[in-house]
Amino acid sequence: MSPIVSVKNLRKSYAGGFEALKSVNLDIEEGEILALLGPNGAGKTTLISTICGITVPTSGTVTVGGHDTQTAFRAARNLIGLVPQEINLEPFETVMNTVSFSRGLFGKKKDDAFVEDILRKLSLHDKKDNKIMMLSGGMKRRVLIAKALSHEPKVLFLDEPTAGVDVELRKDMWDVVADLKASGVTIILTTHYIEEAEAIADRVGVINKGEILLVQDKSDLMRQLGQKQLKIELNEATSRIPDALSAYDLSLSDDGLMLTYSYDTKAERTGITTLLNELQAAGLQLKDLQTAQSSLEDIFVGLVKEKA
Ligand SMILES: Nc1ncnc2c1ncn2[C@@H]1O[C@H](COP(=O)(O)OP(=O)(O)OP(=O)(O)O)[C@@H](O)[C@H]1O
Repeated sequence: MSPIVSVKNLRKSYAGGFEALKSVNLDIEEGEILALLGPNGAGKTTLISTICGITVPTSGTVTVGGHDTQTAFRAARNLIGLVPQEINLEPFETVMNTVSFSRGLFGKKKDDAFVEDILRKLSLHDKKDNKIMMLSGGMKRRVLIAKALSHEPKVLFLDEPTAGVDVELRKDMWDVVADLKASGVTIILTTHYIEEAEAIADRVGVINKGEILLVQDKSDLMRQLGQKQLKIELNEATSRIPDALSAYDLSLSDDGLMLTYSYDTKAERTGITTLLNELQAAGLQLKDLQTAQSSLEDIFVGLVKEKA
């Protein structure tokens, strides 16, 4: 199946020459949730608004549903819902009118039943006749999502949907995103909350300084998370790992003083006890032991530092 969004060699330099995107390539499959993780200024918003055809790329192409966002902007844009980072709503308008008006902007026929259904899904239905100014910050964010869904898009972009919202509301928002996925919408969200990517994404992309550093299935990343390392400091340096220990996932430091054993924390047996016995049998004496766990945060920080 061809990807619903395809980004090829996308570059964006702003006036003044700042390169916000450096040859980005990215394919997004229909029905997935992709989380783009990156620090402030990484280029997340620039990438989203360029994919949506709102920011003009310096070079490269983007297609959405096979339509080029530059040469077939309307056809591509009709397939896209965009939830911006900033709340930009008309305070004196009602919720219902706000969402219906957005639908109209895309040339869709008025359909109150459809709009009410969206409001119901977002737990906003009882607020439909309220003015925007009467809503809490979290409700306003939901109205932004309702607006973005009003013209029945296939792909929904959420730019930092939970920035500045409390933990409870963040979890509510994750449920909303899961429901949208279940209804068949493809979702791309940006975030700098690692736990958000962990909680809801199918794939995680890491972006920094305008470059995508990694795009990987979250389950693969979580498997890496399940890996722990046991650092075994030796009393005396050894030149090689003894053959008797070849069955273990071991590595030896350059100075021969540190063995690192990687094991799966979720496995029934970690193999630590037998390894320690066999180390002794092989004549290696231990000075100290310590364990370390890699987390998505470590992977992220490591990647971002590597490229700094
Ligand atoms: N209109 C603009 N003109 C010049 N530079 C810009 C413009 N918009 C963004 N930038 C710069 O491009 C870089 C990427 O910005 P962008 O908003 O895409 O980052 P981001 O990853 O979304 O950040 P945040 O997490 O803070 O929202 C930043 O260095 C920013 O200052």
